[in-house]
Amino acid sequence: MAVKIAHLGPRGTFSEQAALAFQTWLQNHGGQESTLIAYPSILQAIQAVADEAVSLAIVPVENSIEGSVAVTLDTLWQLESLQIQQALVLPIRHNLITYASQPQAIETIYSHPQALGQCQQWLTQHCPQATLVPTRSTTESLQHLADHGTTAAIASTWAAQLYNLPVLAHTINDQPDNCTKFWVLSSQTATQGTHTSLAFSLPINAPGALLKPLEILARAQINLSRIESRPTKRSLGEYLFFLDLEASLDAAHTQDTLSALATCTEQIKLFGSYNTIAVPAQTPV
Ligand SMILES: O=C(O)C(=O)Cc1ccccc1
Repeated sequence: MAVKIAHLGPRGTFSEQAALAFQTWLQNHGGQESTLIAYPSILQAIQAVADEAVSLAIVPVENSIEGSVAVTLDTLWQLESLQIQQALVLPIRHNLITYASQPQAIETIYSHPQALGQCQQWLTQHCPQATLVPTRSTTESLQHLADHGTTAAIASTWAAQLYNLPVLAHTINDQPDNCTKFWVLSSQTATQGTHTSLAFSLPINAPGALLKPLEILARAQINLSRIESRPTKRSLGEYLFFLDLEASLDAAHTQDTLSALATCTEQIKLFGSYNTIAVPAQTPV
């Protein structure tokens, strides 16, 4: 039976590109068939897995220029039940899609906040007059394009092709090696892989409170590939810490280290162990 995979829509998003790459991977590793289902927001795509409307969701988690995707981290913490089955790293190329004949004629530019952030230097240089308007996805922004040429959107060349829209400027991202990491989430336990993600809150707000968990990881010789703080949302100045460890949950040494971590954290949530697939830069067919 085909598994259902949720992603941010409408069709043509970078999330759908990641989902298509994962669909091919599933087919090639065990012959699993899958169908992709587009949701209007990242939150709704994640919620669909928690509600068992789909088996998997593919969501962006971190970009090499803009950093973390807050809604993904926050929702993972709130929902408790979801696990990371796989990570995918996708090269991201942004394009200015518009009927305008020159960037100076554009009054309003729509896109996902990550895309606007990843192109801010280019936009400041070429469209300083334009108002930037955030949308829920890069392809939602295409619905705002007016054919008189005072509006523009930022999305992939694939999205421009899908909707038959003109690209005025190609590869406008400020860094050529712009990449986004996506996580494949499901409610199945994930215990094996090169990386393990977790988050914790601290029992007290006092000097050294964060040092203790970090010291445990350092003594265990477990390398961190990421540490990120997010507000607990309980009160100003209180944080959750999201960590990616270079360790697998199925190793006894990792389990021992996590038991030690539990003694100096308030709440700790494990999001699973997973491997990473590097998706080549190419337009899906
Ligand atoms: O809006 C999209 O296309 C997404 O999939 C979210 C996103 C936006 C910008 C870079 C990477 C992912």
